[in-house]
Amino acid sequence: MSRLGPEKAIHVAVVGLGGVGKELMKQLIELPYPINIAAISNSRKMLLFTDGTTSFNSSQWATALDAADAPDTNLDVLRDALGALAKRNTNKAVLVDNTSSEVVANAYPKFLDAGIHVVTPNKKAFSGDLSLYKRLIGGSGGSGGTGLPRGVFYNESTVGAGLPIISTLKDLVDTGDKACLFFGQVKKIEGVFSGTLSYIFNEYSKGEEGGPSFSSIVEIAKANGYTEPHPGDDLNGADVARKLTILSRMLPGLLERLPNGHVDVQPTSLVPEALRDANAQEFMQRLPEFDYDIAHKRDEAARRGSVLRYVGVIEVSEGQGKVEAKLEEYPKTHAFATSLQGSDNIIMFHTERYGGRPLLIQGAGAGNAVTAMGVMSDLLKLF
Ligand SMILES: NC(=O)C1=CN([C@@H]2O[C@H](COP(=O)(O)OP(=O)(O)OC[C@H]3O[C@@H](n4cnc5c(N)ncnc54)[C@H](OP(=O)(O)O)[C@@H]3O)[C@@H](O)[C@H]2O)C=CC1
Ligand SMILES: N[C@@H](CC=O)C(=O)O
Ligand code: NA
Repeated sequence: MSRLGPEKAIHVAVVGLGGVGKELMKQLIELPYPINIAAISNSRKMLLFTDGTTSFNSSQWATALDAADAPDTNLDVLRDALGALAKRNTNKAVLVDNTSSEVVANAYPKFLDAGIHVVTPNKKAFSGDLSLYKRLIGGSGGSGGTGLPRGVFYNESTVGAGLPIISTLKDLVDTGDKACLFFGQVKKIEGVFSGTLSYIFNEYSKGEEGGPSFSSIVEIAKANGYTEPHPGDDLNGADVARKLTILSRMLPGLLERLPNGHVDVQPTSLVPEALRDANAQEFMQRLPEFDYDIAHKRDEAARRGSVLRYVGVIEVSEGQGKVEAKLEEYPKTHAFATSLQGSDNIIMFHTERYGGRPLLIQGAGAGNAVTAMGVMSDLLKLF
C-alpha cells in the first residue's frame, strides 16, 4: 500500500446515505486509505467540505447533515465544487452515487466531462436510456470547462453487489479472440442475479406447507437491506432485468443479434396486479393478501420434487441472442437448489475457454456491507 501516500489522496463526494451509503461512510472512515470526504448528501441536503480538511468520526457526519441550516442538494453546485477542487490540487475527485435516482444517474456525463470520476452501485444509468449509456461509454472527450481529462466510471456493485461480476466479464471480453468471435468469447451467462429473490426462494422452499408466509420472508429481506428502496422493483423482475441489460451491453455484438437491436427483457413479475402501482408502504402492508397464490406455486413444485428459483439468462445461438428473466422450477438436486443460501447470487459464464465447465461465481449478492465493499473496491481502482 506504499503507493497510497498522502500525495495521492482522492476527494470523494458521497451522494446517498441510506443503507449502502451509511455502510460506505463507515468503511471510508475506518479503512486506512488517503480518501478525503469532500461532500455528503441525501435527497434533501448537502454539505460541502471542499477545503479538503474534513475528518469525521462515524457519528459526526450524520449530525452535521441533519443540522437545519445545511443547504439543499444541488448536483450542479456539487460538480462545480468538485471540479474546482480537483483542478486546484491535481488530486482526483469522485462522485459516489449510492442512490437509485435517475436524476443523479442522468448527471453522470456532466461530472465525467468535468474530469470527475463516477463510482456507483446505482443501475439506472447503465440499464436505462441507451443514449445516456452511449454518452457514458463514448463521452464527449471534452473537458467540461475544467481542463481536466475526462473522468472514468466503475460500477462493480451494480451486478452481484461486491461479487466480481462486472470485472470478470470485462476481463473475459477484453481477452477474447476478437478476430473470429462476435461475442468476445462468452456464449451464455446464466444464474440467480437477485439477492432478494434468492433469499426469498431459499427460505420459502424450506417451509413447504406450513412454513413462513411469502410476505413475511419479503419483510425480512427488506429489513436485511437486500431489497431495492421499493421491494416491488425486486419482485416484478425489474432489478434482474436491469442487471441483465448491464451485462448484455458489455457483450460486443450481442445487441445487433437481439430483436430491434436493443435489450428488451420482459421479466416474469411476481407482483400481484392489484399492487402494481402501490407505493412501498402500501405494497408491504397489502402483500400478505396474496400469500396464497405463490404458496400454491411453491407447493405444486414441491410435489414434483422441485423448488422455485428466479433466474436470468443471456445467450447467443446461431447468431440469435436472447435475454430472459423468469421464475423456474429446478429439481431439488440441481445446484440452484442445493448450493444457495441466504442472499446468494450464483452466476455462470459459459465461454469457449471455460469449455464444458463454466466459470462460476457465488456468494452474497445483496446487503449493505457487501455492496459498500464493491463500491470501496472500485474507489481503490482510482489510486
Ligand atoms: N442494498 C443492496 O443490497 C444493493 C443495493 N444496490 C444499489 O445501491 C443503491 C442504494 O441502495 P440503498 O442504500 O439500499 O437505498 P436507500 O433507499 O437505503 O438509500 C437511498 C439514499 O439515496 C438518497 N437519495 C435519493 N434520491 C436522491 C437524490 N436525487 N439526490 C441525493 N440523494 C438522493 C436518499 O435520500 P433520503 O434519505 O433523503 O431519502 C437515501 O439517502 C441503489 O441504487 C441500489 O439498487 C446495489 C447492489 C446491492
Ligand atoms: N435489490 C437487489 C440489490 C442488489 O442489487 C437484489 O436483491 O439483488
Ligand atoms: Na459485483
